[in-house]
Amino acid sequence: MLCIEYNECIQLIDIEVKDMSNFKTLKQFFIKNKWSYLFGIFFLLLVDLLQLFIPEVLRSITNKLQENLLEGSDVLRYALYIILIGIGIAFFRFLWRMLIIGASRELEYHLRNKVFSHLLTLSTSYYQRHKTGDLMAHVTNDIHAIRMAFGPGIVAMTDAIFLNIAAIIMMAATTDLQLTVLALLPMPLLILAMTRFGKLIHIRFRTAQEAFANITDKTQENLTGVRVIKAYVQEEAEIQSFYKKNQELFERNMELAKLFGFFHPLVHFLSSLSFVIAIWYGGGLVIDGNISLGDFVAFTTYLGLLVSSISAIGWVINIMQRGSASMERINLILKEEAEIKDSSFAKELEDIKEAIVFDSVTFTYPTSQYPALKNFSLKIPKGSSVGVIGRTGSGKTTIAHLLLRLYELSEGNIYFDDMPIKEISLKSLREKIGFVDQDSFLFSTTIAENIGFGIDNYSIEDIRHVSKIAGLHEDILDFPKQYETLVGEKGITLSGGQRQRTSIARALIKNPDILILDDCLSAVDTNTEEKILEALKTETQNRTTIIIAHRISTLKHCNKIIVLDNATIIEEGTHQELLENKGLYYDFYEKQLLEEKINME
Ligand SMILES: Nc1ncnc2c1ncn2[C@@H]1O[C@H](COP(=O)(O)OP(=O)(O)OP(=O)(O)O)[C@@H](O)[C@H]1O
Repeated sequence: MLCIEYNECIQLIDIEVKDMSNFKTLKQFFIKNKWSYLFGIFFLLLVDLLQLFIPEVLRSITNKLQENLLEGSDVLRYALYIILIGIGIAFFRFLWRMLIIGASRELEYHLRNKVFSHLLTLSTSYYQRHKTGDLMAHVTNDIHAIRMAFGPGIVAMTDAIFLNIAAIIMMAATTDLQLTVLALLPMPLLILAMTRFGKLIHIRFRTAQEAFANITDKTQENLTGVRVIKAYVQEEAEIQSFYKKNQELFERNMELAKLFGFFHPLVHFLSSLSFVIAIWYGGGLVIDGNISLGDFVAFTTYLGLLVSSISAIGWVINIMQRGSASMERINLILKEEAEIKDSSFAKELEDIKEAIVFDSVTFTYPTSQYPALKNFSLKIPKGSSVGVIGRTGSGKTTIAHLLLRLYELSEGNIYFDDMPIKEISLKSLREKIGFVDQDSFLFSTTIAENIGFGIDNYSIEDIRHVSKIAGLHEDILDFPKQYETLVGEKGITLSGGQRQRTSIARALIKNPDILILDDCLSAVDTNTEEKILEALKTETQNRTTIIIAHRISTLKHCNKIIVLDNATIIEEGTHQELLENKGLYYDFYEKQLLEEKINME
């Protein structure tokens, strides 16, 4: 235990016991990889043992030199010893690197898979509470820190423990006990300096990391929102704000550099005190003939090994603490349970025979104070189409979110025939629904892969078929590599309307029983919209369809239209009935007619 005062010792025990418990999550991994670590440590110890032979060879050579007994054959023999030791060290070092560093790489691989797959099981609300930048940092920096702890950290720790003990024993046993005790006198000071500085370095490293996370967040946000920044001529303001954050990072890094600048020379100074004592007292012993010159040379070589392995202790403590702090953060993610998951009695959703029913649903988003839907009841008969219209923020998209069970219901229920939504397995529920959301998010891959996303087997004919229905095929023919054109980053950037139509094609290829189109024709002109709706008609004939829109032209052919206002249904009926009603729907209609007229003129 590297501590000086009793209280400090107790504190350290506490920290270490608590810190170690963070690694419980990795128990299975260590059980599986125990032989890699055990054999790795065994070969590492062999390397350390071989290192201990070098001072002995030096002792022998020096003694023989002093006594004038060294012959040509001896020189060759010693050279051979050194070469053999060197080969042994290289060979065993290769083995432990393959085993320990290899196992730590496997740990990194295993953890990355575990964290990523766990993140994807978490509910939507989790992502509302956590920033993407932070999560990215966990998946990269924290996993890296854990790998460092169980790769180079384990190696340095084994070295530090073994070499320290072995070097002290060899110094005392083969040279002189008193000289050993005297040479070790500055060591407590060295350890004290390292533990104190270690903590400071840890704190400053953390603040530098936080400043780095801030700057990463800022960069990510700015690059994603670059269009908004340009449109609002905020380049200069954003650059200034970036400079500020960068200055902060620079200052934190400089503080760290200053600390290191002080720490390293201090360690060297304190360790050189040991050499001063060794030279002063050991030199005296040689002059007095109490020890040989070879003993003196071997002693100082052991001391060199000891000092370097003691200096590594600070690094080991630091790297283990960092690994533990990172493990704690990763554990927090892994402990996070999906709020929405299958109940123990969840059943597969069969084909719907009668209807989907919203029964008095009142729903408030977890981070909101006001309900997004209030006492909402709606029956959607199988194969029918329902249009949803209303002012922005009236609750339209929420209907889709609840049907997909992206959020949990608190009041009321949704039934698929007579099955409450919570009794349906999530997989079968979501597989039956084709959802085209407002964002029309596309992955940076080919158009074909974007359309076929989520489908195991699809042919290019299937892709073409759904693209034609979505009114996208003609556009794609103009692209350089047609369906193989890359979308986003390094490929072509699609227009808003093209993105929307790609999302429609993606939903259609699933051949879902229920199709939800959420404001996904807003970016296409009314002529294209008409063509798409016409093509969709045959597709939606036997499908339960929900069309959410702001434009009356998008949903006027639906079997039933509901008008939402302030989270409740205020009108419902067919297009004709609603027009006769002369309510909000009629107002929308009048306004849109007027807009069309103005546009025509
Ligand atoms: N994830 C969320 N967390 C908290 N509140 C939300 C969330 N999503 C929506 N809301 C709120 O719930 C209400 C209904 O939102 P919803 O998206 O259903 O409206 P909408 O009618 O689809 O609007 P728009 O026409 O603008 O798409 C709004 O007041 C909105 O601010």
